[in-house]
Amino acid sequence: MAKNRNTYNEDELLEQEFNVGQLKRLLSYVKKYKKQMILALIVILTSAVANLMMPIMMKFVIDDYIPNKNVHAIITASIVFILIIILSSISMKFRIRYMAKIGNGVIKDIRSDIFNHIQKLSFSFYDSRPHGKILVRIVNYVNSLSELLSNGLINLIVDFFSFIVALIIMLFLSVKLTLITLIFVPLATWLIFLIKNKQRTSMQDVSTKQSNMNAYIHESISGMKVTQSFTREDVNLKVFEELMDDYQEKWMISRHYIALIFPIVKNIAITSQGVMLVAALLFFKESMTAGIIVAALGYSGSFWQPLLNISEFYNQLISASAYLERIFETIDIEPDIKDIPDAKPLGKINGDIKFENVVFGYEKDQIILNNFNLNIKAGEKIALVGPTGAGKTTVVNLVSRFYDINSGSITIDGVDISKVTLRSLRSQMGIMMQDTFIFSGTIIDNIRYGRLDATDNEVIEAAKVVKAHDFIKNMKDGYYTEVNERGTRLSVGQRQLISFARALLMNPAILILDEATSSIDTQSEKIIQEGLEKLLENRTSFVIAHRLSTIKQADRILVINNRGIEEMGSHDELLKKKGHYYDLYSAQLKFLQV
Ligand SMILES: Nc1ncnc2c1ncn2[C@@H]1O[C@H](COP(=O)(O)OP(=O)(O)OP(=O)(O)O)[C@@H](O)[C@H]1O
Repeated sequence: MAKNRNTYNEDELLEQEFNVGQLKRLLSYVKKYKKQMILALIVILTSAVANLMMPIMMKFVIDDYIPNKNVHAIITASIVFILIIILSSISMKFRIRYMAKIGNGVIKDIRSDIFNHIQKLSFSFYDSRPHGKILVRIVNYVNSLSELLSNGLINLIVDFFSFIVALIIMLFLSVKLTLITLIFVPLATWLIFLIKNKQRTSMQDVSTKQSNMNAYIHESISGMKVTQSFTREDVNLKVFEELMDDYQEKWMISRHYIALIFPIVKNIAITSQGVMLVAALLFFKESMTAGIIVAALGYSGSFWQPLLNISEFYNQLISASAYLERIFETIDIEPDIKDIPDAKPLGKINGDIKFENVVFGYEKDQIILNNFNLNIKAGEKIALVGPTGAGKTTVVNLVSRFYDINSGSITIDGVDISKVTLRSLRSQMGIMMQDTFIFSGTIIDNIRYGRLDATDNEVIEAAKVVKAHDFIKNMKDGYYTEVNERGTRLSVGQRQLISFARALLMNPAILILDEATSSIDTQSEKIIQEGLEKLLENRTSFVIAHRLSTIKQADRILVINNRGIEEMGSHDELLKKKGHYYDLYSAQLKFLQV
């Protein structure tokens, strides 16, 4: 059932609390790359240790080698400094390589999980939210994790390590100076935590507004032809600008918080160094040497730097947390329609279909089919007619179990369709939906879409039956002509013929044709009809058509109206009845004669 319907100008609700569980879940993706992670750590830690040796060596140079004019030791120390710098650059290269590998790998894994999952989600998921918002989750939000994964995580470990090592060496150098520095740590930590909650909320707002903006862009691109036909460009631009203003406003707020943390920690670091220097010169003069002061200042630098980096990591984490929330929320959405735990595959079917007291509505409070009963024998050709919005498509959607019914049952060959696997059910149906969809690729790929093992000849045979062969043959590269997404280079009728062939190629026991020939000219339709007659033999079929000439041959015609079947019978029987069908047919006949 559709819930949480959402539009481009409606903010999606976000959870407010920072969730450690999400981070753990993210780490479970990183686990797979343990080996690269360890290698990166070894490389980085080696260079961190080397860098941490520099201030202590400086102490010896200042306090010992220079006063004693030990040139040999000074030169050796200089060479060691140079080697440390070279080692740092080499380690940087490897670190970037390893981290890029891990970061990209994790992003690929998350993205493929999310894509795999959304393919399982039912129609109601797609009915209830703009497609642009789904797109944003797979592309933008996953991308935004990249910085956190490629650098943040490993930096965090190294920074903790550097912090501890710097602290230990400082304690050895001077306990007093170390304590002075440490006094400032709680202050910095308190301020960081104070800002973090506000920052997190602001990041959530940014991602919400970004999602709205993307949804509108996606909708606008899809509807561009209508926009241009109705010259709505100026109005749409205004709407878009308003969405951008909303986004910008939230973005500025979030930047404000992000910009706040770094200077605060930096200022505390500098103040602490100042206080340390003053204290060393005024109060602890006796126990100090120039070397100790220089080394302590050096360490307090590499002591504050990790804290700064950790706060930066925290920033990234907070931003990523808002995105992770959306990503995992999508992965966690339970498909409305799924196999029940002990679902069995549906064996090869004959095609007997029975609707028993079926009640269904897309929304709980809006019933579309009420107490719907229908018994179809295998091989019967059923036509559905009736006013727009009466529920014809709904009936066939239920046979394919694209939606679950509220109550009652639908059985195929006596087996309840809710108890069998979706794959075994849908793979025995050929469905041609009202809005035909052509995928980017070649025409032959499009026809072969549901049966990848079909030979070229089988594809051509299917195309011939639906009379698509002639126009395909005349195209530049025949069956191998490239078509773009949605098939915009094809006429609507041509698109219908291709998706018609696609449905037929499945050689299904049940064939569903929802307005399959509505955009095909009457002459071609007549020709297709002949092929169809043969094809529909021994198959249960549903044909929905507004053009009544198409369905005259049906075994039974159902007039769907007022939440159920209003009339039922063959063409002749219904004409004799002089009811709704008779009126519809007479009206169409009159229209054609005018
Ligand atoms: N995804 C959906 N979510 C909510 N309501 C829907 C959805 N699809 C259809 N409806 C509603 O269900 C009713 C039946 O729709 P359905 O598509 O079955 O009609 P139809 O008889 O096939 O119409 P048409 O001849 O225009 O194709 C309509 O009133 C429509 O508003």
